[in-house]
Amino acid sequence: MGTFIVIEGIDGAGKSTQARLLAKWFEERGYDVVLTKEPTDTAFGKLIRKLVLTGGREGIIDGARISHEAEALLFAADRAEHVAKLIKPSIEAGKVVISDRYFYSSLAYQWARGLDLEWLIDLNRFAVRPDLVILLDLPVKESMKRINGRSIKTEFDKIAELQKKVRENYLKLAERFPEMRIVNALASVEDIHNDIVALVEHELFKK
Ligand SMILES: Nc1ncnc2c1ncn2[C@@H]1O[C@H](COP(=O)(O)OP(=O)(O)OP(=O)(O)O)[C@@H](O)[C@H]1O
Ligand SMILES: Cc1cn([C@H]2C[C@H](O)[C@@H](COP(=O)(O)O)O2)c(=O)[nH]c1=O
Repeated sequence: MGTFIVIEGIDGAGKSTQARLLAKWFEERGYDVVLTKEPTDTAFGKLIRKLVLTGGREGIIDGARISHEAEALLFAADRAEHVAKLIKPSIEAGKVVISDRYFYSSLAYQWARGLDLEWLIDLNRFAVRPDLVILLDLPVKESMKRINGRSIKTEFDKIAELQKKVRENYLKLAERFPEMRIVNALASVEDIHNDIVALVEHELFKK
């Protein structure tokens, strides 16, 4: 069996930067690595980007924004395909799977949107549990600075208040899910990478 690692955190916390570095670290040690993300690049992921993440007219159906419940279901549908077609088969083939976001994003963000946490956990019960979840924790002010220069912003990027709630939610989730480990994302890219490697070696290889 392979290994499944997830990187989580608020928008701009440095997830994709660290996911790439961790994938390289494993590859240099001879592992077969699958680097993936959610929302995915499949038809479901594209639908989410069109209906949920643009914040524009395409997110309006019959005159109203799609409901938060419908958003949660779209993220879950995308994840179901992701798990069935890529994550499970790759773990079974002995690979190291690194995912930039997973169901913890649904718990943190859709909970922040006012949905019931237990309903969200039930909805995502099909999702195979990772061996390790790295939560990159960063104050919202800093994350906003990091993503400010982007030309295309998600609706979520613009709302610091929501991001604050999402950050609090992640920290609460870390108390509930034992596979989650908090890493200070305010440090340099290199220091964060070293902290993640230390966690991987300690938690997964028991070094
Ligand atoms: N430790 C760091 N210190 C300063 N800047 C960083 C650090 N890590 C990443 N960045 C920069 O911050 C920006 C966001 O990083 P990145 O895309 O990795 O975050 P992300 O969490 O994947 O974002 P999103 O959730 O919005 O996709 C990038 O410009 C990146 O170069
Ligand atoms: C998987 C997932 C994601 N989201 C939100 C979180 C982010 O604001 C965007 C994705 O943007 P990224 O730059 O590609 O990371 O989607 C969510 O609300 N729920 C989820 O399950």
